[in-house]
Amino acid sequence: MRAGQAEPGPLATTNPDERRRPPPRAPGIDPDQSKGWIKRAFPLLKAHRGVFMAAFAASLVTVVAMVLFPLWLGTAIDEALAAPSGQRDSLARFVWILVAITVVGVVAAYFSRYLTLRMAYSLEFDLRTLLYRHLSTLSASFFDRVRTGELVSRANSDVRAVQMLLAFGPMLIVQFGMFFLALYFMLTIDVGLTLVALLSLPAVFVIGLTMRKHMFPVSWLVQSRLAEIATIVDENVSGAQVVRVFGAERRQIGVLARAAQRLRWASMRLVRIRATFGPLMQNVVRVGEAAVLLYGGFRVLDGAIGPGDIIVFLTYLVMLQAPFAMLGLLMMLAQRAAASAHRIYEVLDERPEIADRPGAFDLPVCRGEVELRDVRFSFGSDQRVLDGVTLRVPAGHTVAFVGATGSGKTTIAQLIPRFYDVDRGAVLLDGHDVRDLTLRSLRQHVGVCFEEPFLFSASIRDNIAYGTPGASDDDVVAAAKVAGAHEFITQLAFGYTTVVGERGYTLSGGQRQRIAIARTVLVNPPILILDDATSAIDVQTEQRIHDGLRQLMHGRTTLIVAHRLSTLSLADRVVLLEGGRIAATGTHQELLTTEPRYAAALAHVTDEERIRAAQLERERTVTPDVEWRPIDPDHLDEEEML
Ligand SMILES: Nc1ncnc2c1ncn2[C@@H]1O[C@H](COP(=O)(O)OP(=O)(O)OP(=O)(O)O)[C@@H](O)[C@H]1O
Repeated sequence: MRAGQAEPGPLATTNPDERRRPPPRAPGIDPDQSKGWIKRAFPLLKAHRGVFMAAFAASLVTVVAMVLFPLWLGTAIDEALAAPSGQRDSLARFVWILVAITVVGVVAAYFSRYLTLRMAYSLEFDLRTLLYRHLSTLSASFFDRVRTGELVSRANSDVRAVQMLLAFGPMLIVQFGMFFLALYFMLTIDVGLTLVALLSLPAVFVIGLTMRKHMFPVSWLVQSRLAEIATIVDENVSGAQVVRVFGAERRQIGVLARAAQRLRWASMRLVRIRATFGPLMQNVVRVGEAAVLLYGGFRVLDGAIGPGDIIVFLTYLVMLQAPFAMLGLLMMLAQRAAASAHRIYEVLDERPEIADRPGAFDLPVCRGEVELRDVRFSFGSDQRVLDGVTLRVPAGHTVAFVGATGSGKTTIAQLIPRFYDVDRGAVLLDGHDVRDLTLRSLRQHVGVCFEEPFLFSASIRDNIAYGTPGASDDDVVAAAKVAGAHEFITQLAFGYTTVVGERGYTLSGGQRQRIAIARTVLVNPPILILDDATSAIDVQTEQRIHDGLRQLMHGRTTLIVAHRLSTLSLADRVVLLEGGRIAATGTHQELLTTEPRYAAALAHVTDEERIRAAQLERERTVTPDVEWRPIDPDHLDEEEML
């Protein structure tokens, strides 16, 4: 059943194999943490310097076209319209020049925008891919520490914040280029009028900056409240059954309504800020225009400038206020991007605790002998989860672990493929310390099936072939048969091509477990760990799986964590764990007759499991007791809303 190298068969639909994903273009960020965030992003930026230069050139052409247009318009008014009626043919020449400038400007603006945004989105892609790649190298202890929501936020909104600065930043810099060019032409026309025209711009800048300063924290608040609502909705959808079972619908609506009120309050704050500053900014420019008209009018009457020059100044004024109004936004975007980059770098700077050591070697052939030598382990705290565990499982043997909940069974299962490293002692595979082997080689030899298997939103076939993407359809079907899954899969409307919902929740717990077993069976590892992997499967089906597994286990080292007597009977030897220590070992029958703690543990385990499950259900539904009540949006308690 070992996987062949053939291409995926015709059953293949969506393949979760990440090897198909194109690699990021850029090498990564600068590892020197003493550098600023933009400097650290240089290797990423450098990878796009071609597009950047092209975007910059196109933007320069756009700016020149934008500045030249009013200048020629003014000249046209002053020269062509003022000319005697017989000599007005020159107007047509001006019109053609204006058309040419417009065409060049439009084409250049297209390329400027297209290339700038292309660069920004490519950088976003690079950053996101780097982040994802790095996350996939991090150890289990990192994921124990960091909340999933936080990581999703880093991969989404933080990457987006950096991207926005990179998209807007160059555009705004180019707009400032336009400002200096226009300023030069204005000064050559009339210095006094230039000063009058520029008077309103500092006010535009100050108003813009004040507006952004007010908006910045409130828009963060809106974002976080949106995320809060998303979490509540997600929990209500995922835990819909629990809500119904405990009749907590009204309470949940209350929780959601409260969160929605808080979002509405924050959104209205944002609206108020926009409503206050937006019109103010627009009208300051109007005042500037009036001043230009007044002073410019006197200058025309004095004969110092032509009426066309007033048109030039008025057009420049409207054009120039945009970068000033946006400068505040740029500053805020820069602040936000710096904070976001810091959070992204925090993940990228995280070194995997579990990684290949220098000199780590591959173990090409594995017999399957597993040994735990005086193993001590804790999950980062003082509380020892395993304490002095010594155990040797000869190649080809089947050992079952039994013990009360929390006695350390799953922890042993996690130490063998090195999800965590021991604090003292060693875990050995064929006599080699697992820390001396490459992770890739180690994990190729150890297949693990957990109680709560994770399935991808892909077809059943692809889920089974996840560890061996090149497996043939026959191999997939054979693995499904061993796992007792073939029957129910063929009864589904689309059989093996059925796409399972998120995390495989469209299947029952037992069906998911069987697919997970098939997935591991297909990899055909010399060491198989089944951590309560059949707990959700009915006794008859489990019996059939055992028959299949019995054949499969032949000559294979198998470690089973189980509570059911039927599962334990598969084992050559049973290990009884108590508080992270081995309390007794022997065959199932031996322990049953000679070890009272064993019989007690079996009964105890089942009772405790039941109590723990009920406790978990209760914990999940304990939410603040907030009843839904109609709200008066005009009389909200400000302190509560903050
Ligand atoms: N990721 C973790 N971080 C911190 N503590 C953990 C973690 N996983 C398990 N523990 C703790 O380690 C101890 C042993 O857990 P383990 O899952 O190995 O027990 P178990 O015997 O498999 O229990 P069960 O039968 O309930 O699955 C428990 O006290 C548990 O709370």
